[in-house]
Amino acid sequence: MTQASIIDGKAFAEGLRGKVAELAAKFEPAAGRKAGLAVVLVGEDPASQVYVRSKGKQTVACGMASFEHKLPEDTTQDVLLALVDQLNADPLVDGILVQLPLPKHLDEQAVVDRISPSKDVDGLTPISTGRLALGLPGLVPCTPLGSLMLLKDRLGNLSGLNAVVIGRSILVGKPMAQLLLGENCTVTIAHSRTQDLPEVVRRADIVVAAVGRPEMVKADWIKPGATVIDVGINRLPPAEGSEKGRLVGDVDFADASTVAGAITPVPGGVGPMTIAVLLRNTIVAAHRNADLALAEDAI
Ligand SMILES: NC(=O)C1=CN([C@@H]2O[C@H](COP(=O)(O)OP(=O)(O)OC[C@H]3O[C@@H](n4cnc5c(N)ncnc54)[C@H](OP(=O)(O)O)[C@@H]3O)[C@@H](O)[C@H]2O)C=CC1
Ligand SMILES: Nc1nc(=O)c2c([nH]1)NC[C@@H]1CN(c3ccc(C(=O)N[C@@H](CCC(=O)O)C(=O)O)cc3)C=[N+]21
Repeated sequence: MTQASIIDGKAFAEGLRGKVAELAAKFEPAAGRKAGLAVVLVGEDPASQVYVRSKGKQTVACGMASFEHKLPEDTTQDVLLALVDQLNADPLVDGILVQLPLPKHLDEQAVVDRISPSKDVDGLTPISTGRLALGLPGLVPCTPLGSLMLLKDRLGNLSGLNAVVIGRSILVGKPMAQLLLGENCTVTIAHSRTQDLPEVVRRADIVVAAVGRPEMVKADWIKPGATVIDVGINRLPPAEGSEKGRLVGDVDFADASTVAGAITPVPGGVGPMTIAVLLRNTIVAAHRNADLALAEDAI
């Protein structure tokens, strides 16, 4: 039985953060200030709190300023919009990320729409989404861009390959499909209404799983030698006697590894790439906001 090679997202992300740090070090004297990232977290969701903390640490480690705004669960729409307005107007803030999902009483799209497109480091505003669809340069959502970087590093030219993206969210599935189309893949987007999903996935040279269902994708769904990108982050219920459950992806890793050519692990795959690309997008936005040139291929 062959064994897939493991795509080391953690190592790739470290390299990317190194490049961001170099650019940030040159940005500071040129702009007379650090590049800055603001993260807004509403509510007390423990997983999000951990995620926000690690983002803050890595932002500072890359030589950028980190601004964290933690608001209570019962924050009103008006208070949240006022904070976004304040961050839009703040010259020290180059990137704004509002952690999703928001508590149910808040209108997520209206909050995202309020973010200035020049600070949209999550790539979720209608302007960013539209530019991606049109093939124009702009800020691209972090998880799909990070996944594409891993794919290109592994496969080189993606032209003509069959790609199946499972999931069609604004955050992951849709922009992922756009990026793959931009690389001339033949793209299929699968979702909860897709008929015979295993059969659809078996046609794929590239599988991107972004579903949110622990270990759903099995070995017999995978074409032998295919490249598998597992975006899912799912926490299993804790085993007897332990406090925290194991973190698993949307792909049954042990099973799929026996068929795939290459596969990303969870943890240590796409997750670290998401944060590294967020920092990358922030330094790119900072250069634009400060009217400083940055070569297209600089990062
Ligand atoms: N690694 C990282 O950095 C990140 C990881 N994630 C993780 O990725 C996963 C997906 O996130 P996100 O896109 O935000 O999730 P959403 O819940 O927004 O979207 C899930 C998508 O999966 C589809 N789906 C659900 N069940 C099935 C099924 N049984 N068969 C086929 N398709 C199905 C849904 O279809 P429909 O549209 O029909 O409902 C939907 O399009 C989650 O585990 C999340 O935690 C998310 C962001 C970043
Ligand atoms: N506006 C917005 N943008 C996002 O990009 C966004 C979001 N909201 N909401 C939540 C999801 C989830 N997400 C993760 C990013 C990194 C890891 C990550 O670094 N994971 C590590 C492990 C983390 C651990 O051990 O807990 C890994 O996979 O190796 C996980 C999850 C970004 N998201």
